[in-house]
Amino acid sequence: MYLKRINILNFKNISDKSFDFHQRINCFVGFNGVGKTNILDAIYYMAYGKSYFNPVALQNIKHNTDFFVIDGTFSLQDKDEHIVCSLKKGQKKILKRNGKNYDRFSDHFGLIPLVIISPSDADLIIEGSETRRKFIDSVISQMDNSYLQQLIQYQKLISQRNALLKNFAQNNYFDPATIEIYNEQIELLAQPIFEKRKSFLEGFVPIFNKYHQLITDNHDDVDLKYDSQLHDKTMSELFKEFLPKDRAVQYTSVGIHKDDLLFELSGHPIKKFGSQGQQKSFLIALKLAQFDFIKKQKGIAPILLFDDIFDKLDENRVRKILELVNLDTFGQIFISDTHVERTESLLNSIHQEFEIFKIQEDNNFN
Ligand SMILES: Nc1ncnc2c1ncn2[C@@H]1O[C@H](COP(=O)(O)OP(=O)(O)OP(=O)(O)O)[C@@H](O)[C@H]1O
Repeated sequence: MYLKRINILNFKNISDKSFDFHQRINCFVGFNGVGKTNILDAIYYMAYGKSYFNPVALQNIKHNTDFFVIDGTFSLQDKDEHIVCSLKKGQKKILKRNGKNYDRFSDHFGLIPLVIISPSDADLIIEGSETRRKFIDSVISQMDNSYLQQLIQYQKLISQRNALLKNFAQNNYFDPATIEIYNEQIELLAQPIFEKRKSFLEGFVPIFNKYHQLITDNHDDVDLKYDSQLHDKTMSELFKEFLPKDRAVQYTSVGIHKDDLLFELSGHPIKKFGSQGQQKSFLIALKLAQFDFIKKQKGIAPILLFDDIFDKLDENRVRKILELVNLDTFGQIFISDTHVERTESLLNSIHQEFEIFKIQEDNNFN
């Protein structure tokens, strides 16, 4: 699968630009702030129906305009897939496949497998557990649509249970039978979600380790662990044990919405003890494992977006990554960098065909 061409209209700082892409490696090169990442984000938008960088959809419309359109043609199993994403101020976002509107964006999930590697992935290390849960949930959802539906349903029930706990506290009243109705429904969803996360990570961690060892030449000793209260107790046991706490804090303090991933370097949190380059290598291995996993599940190499690939990594690690993505297992790749000579010389060294698009400050593209 690959992206043949794209037209971007009024998306962030891009007024109206079109590109015809190479099937393998495409590089956007230019000074800081010219819009290289925005082009990658437009590509991401077509796969996920949203921006990777700015969740406020309206803020992705170019300043002083009132709509954006991203229009792309992919080649998927030798068939053209025409995807259009658009947003007009005051209207609902539109996502179309071959001229037909999606009612539910989640139905589009997984059609265009895509993995992005960007400096903002650092949030996975820096931010709270929700960011890490979102990461594994998005990978699992890409290959299992029922998982996404289970998660949505689970979240809905947790919100309702929380509202009930609040209501009880405000009215100085408690009805165990009503809480139990919610508990039973949540228990039915929590266990399969936990099992899916667990079995996903059992398969995922060895792939992560493989990529990490390749990038770092086995230099850093890292670990990735699944932290969940459900490892030791059932949801029903947890509900019983934590009911007094839940009533006191007026929300549900146990469940798979508290799960986390632990990222470790030599047995310690990488957030506190990893250098910037070690953290970046960890994140790249994580994303390459995501790539590998999706590819195995779908039998299609996802598109790979590499934003600011060279930032914070030494030349050895960059070369290792490029050698890796040069393998036949990888498909179409988009790279952004600020130095044209550096990009050219590294890509020449791996003897792969590539196309360079020079992005200029005034938004004229060569
Ligand atoms: N809605 C918007 N309207 C207009 N410009 C926007 C909008 N959203 C973001 N921008 C601008 O896009 C520019 C950032 O572009 P981008 O992040 O793609 O740069 P880049 O070429 O990747 O830079 P770097 O090399 O620093 O990573 C900024 O100048 C930002 O102000």
